[in-house]
Amino acid sequence: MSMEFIEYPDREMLALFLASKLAGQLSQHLRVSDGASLCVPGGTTPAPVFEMLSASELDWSRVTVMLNDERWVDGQNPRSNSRLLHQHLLRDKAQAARYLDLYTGDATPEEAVPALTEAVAPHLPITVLLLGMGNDMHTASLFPAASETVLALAPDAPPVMAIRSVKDEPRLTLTASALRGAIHTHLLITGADKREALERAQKLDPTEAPIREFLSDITVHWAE
Ligand SMILES: O=C1O[C@H](COP(=O)(O)O)[C@@H](O)[C@H](O)[C@H]1O
Repeated sequence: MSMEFIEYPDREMLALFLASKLAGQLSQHLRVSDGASLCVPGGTTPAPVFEMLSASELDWSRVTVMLNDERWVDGQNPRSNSRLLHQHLLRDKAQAARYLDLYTGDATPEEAVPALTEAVAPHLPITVLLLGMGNDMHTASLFPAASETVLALAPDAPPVMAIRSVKDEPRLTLTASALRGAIHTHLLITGADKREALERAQKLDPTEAPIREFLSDITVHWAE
């Protein structure tokens, strides 16, 4: 397992360095390919990285941006990951990117799965994958000990799945089969609790600690 762990003096330095790393990897890929895909988390952590990244000079018109996962709420809802992206990433220079919205407006995430399976497929393997992680060691919408997680971790899982076994709203997630093959993979975490959770995850099975599934060939970016 090759996991690089980078500790930053503060969150601002982290955002600066990580945004420049992600932009560099996208640009490098665009030198040899017509397009690139960038897959990012929602939640409370990534906004500062998104803001830095949105100002990066690169040919955003050839980049497709998508989320790791989405909560099944409309784009105006404060819980929407898409809303976070529109506010902090899909602006400035990154406004030119193509956005593949996982929230289709269907009444349920299950109804959206066939169309999203087709829409996501041309963007695999993901060029640059940024993952987040909750204190409970979930990543994307793959939650510990959830009934769907075993299915979503299977090598032959479809690339997207509806998730029901969470306390809040239903969700739509990219599965391990889509996330695992990324060309470049990064994990963004902040705070002592998440660092400790990551250490715990390394000793557990991915069904108990879903982030564990992605801890090979990954760069972890951490600041207090
Ligand atoms: O629910 C979610 O949580 C994780 C972690 O979020 P954070 O608030 O602890 O940063 C996030 O990676 C995922 O995309 C999101 O849907």
